[in-house]
Amino acid sequence: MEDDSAVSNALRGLEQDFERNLRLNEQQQAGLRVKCEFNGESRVLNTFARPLKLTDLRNELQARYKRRLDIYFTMPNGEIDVPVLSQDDLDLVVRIIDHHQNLRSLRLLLRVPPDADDTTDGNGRCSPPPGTLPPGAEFHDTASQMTASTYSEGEFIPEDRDTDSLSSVSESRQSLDTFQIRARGLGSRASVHSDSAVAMDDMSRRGGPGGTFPRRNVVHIDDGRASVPRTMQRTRTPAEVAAANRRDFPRADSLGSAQRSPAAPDNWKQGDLLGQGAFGKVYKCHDQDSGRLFAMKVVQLDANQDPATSREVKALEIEIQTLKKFSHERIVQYLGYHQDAYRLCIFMEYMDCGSLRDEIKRFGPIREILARKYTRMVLEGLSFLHRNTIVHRDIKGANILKDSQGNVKLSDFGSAKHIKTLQSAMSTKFAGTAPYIAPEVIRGKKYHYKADIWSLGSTVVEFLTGHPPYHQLENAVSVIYRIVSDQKVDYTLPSEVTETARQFIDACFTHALEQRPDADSLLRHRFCTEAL
Ligand SMILES: Nc1ncnc2c1ncn2[C@@H]1O[C@H](COP(=O)(O)OP(=O)(O)OP(=O)(O)O)[C@@H](O)[C@H]1O
Repeated sequence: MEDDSAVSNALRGLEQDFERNLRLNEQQQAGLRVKCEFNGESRVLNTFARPLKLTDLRNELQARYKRRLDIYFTMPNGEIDVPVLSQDDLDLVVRIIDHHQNLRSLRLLLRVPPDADDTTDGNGRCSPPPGTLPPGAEFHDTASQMTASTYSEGEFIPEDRDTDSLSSVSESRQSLDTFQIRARGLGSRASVHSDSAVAMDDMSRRGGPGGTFPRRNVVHIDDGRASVPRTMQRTRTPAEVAAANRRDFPRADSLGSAQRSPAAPDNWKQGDLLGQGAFGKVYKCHDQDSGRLFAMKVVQLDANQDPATSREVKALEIEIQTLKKFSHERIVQYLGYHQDAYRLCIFMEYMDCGSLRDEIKRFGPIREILARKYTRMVLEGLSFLHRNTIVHRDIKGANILKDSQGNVKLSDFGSAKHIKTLQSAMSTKFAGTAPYIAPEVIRGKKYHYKADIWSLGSTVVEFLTGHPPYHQLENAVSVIYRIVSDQKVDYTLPSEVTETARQFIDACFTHALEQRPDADSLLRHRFCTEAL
């Protein structure tokens, strides 16, 4: 009986291979359709004969766009953004497309090269070089400005800390239950809303708890976008500002208690540079009213924003407003934001020991006993985010921060995609994220919360060996090609690492989404429960 089913499975496998090869042959004879996106405009180029030659592609682009352009491979989900620099890179991305069941064209993003002798930003407008600030735009005391005017776009939006409508989401079951599930949102770019829908869908099928931010804090306008309600943008009186200033930030360990939403500081001074990521610099800051330290991520903006960029900035602001209501001891607390014409400053809880990536760079790979402890804390954070329908999207050592008590917390959740879109000219830095990306995301699927679990597997390899899998490959195209085509992720652990660790990592690297474990079940894995 068992033999029969093994034979019929094998036959089915052969049939599928045959069909796949047939389809591949047909595709290959049909030539290759290329779609290009430049400055938000999509065009379909001629169908190219195979094998596609990079010189032919470049010539065609030059003829169409009349300028030299850099070429990036992308997918319909907008998550992949990999420079195509050589014929080898192009061959690999064509192979990725050919092995994809539903894709008929190769999608390319085109960008003006950073070294181009061209002072326009690609939209035909002049833009200041990255990091340029207008005269007099240094960081400053903001209190006087805040109370002086009504708020328009680009001004500081003070938090109404006295209103209950901003009470935060904590682990309190009661508070979660008061929130309503809402899948409609900001459109394709809004990760909490749209990705939440994916995660939520799955959660609700599994009957798990879930919820999202209070409906009353997000107003839908006719075109389906959302905006912060006017009531949150009103000017506060000096007495209200003073009352708010007397209040301390919520404690990170106040898990489980009903909390008010944390707030951005009103008066601050910028301190040292803490670090620089792909999409902005992070500074230490001092709250001049409470004396507390916090971190501030600065995202440079183009002063002459086109409507799409303005929408993206707005979506990011709304996302921060939303995310700051989520409090948990394993996530870095968002506090709020400040925006002016040239930059968006995102305020966060300060983690005084930096990231685990920094720790690994300084002290080398992490011993398994400690890696288990860190992994458990990361999973607690992920479990909280996923229960609240937030997909992190960028789990890696650089986004796990540590304080001097040894607590680690997840940072950069939810906002990463908006920031990346806003800073797309710097997207060659995608390379830093490529080794952590789940195969289904490379194949063009929407971010599902289980993609975070795959990335966790790469992060545990990073803990134990000092690097994620495939870090030795020379470019991001090769990395993503290997992730989608390898049956089994290629990594080698130090000999002293246990079999339990290997099993845990392999569980994270399960290809089938339904079989890939979630954060709660991984918390029950022996890697997390057993002491070494
Ligand atoms: N809340 C924080 N507290 C203390 N240090 C921080 C905080 N956030 C970021 N940092 C420091 O700033 C560095 C840069 O952070 P950022 O989030 O911009 O980039 P990244 O996560 O390192 O890389 P990428 O942009 O590719 O995700 C971090 O590596 C860390 O050292």
